[in-house]
Amino acid sequence: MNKIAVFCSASDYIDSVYTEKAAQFGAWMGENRKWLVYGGSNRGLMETVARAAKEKGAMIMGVVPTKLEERGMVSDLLDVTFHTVNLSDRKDIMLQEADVMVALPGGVGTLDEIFHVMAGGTIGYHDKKIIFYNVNGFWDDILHFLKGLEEQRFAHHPLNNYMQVANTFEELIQLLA
Ligand SMILES: Nc1ncnc2c1ncn2[C@@H]1O[C@H](COP(=O)(O)O)[C@@H](O)[C@H]1O
Repeated sequence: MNKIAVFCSASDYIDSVYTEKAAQFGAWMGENRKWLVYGGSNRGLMETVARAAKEKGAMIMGVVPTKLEERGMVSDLLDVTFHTVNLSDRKDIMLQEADVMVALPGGVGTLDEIFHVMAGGTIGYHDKKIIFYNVNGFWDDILHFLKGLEEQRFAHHPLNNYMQVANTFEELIQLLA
């Protein structure tokens, strides 16, 4: 898996535990000569993971919607830039370009990206998985909710067909191996 899409927070005001784990993951991507595919913003965990990855030698692909460009929120770390009209084509391009997707902690933007990938998988548009990197148990509530969907048969197939969970950095690396 050489191209890894990372979905994560664009907030600069979150706990440092998330920043540290994002930087550790970014550094691993660089050390292992991966491509980072992400939303290209210069904010929050997005900038943290990109900076750490670039410092260690990763190539950085940013998929940037016009609104971010208009607001001067584009990272200066990008080696390749895709310009998109909106968030929908941005998600399509990240999905198309990456071999696998990793969700670090994030807000509604990250949730939107996660469910775009999962929903596309469930009806057969692709067979790429999303890995929830469950730093600090951040995704526990969502994972519990998804389990409930299966138990109540709102999920048409086992959701593990479309997603994986890494509770530690070591588990994440194993899944990406
Ligand atoms: N306004 C946005 N700035 C940066 N990134 C965004 C924005 N809206 C959606 N995204 C994507 O979603 C996450 C970050 O959003 P959060 O709400 O902070 O989770 C990131 O992966 C972007 O690709």
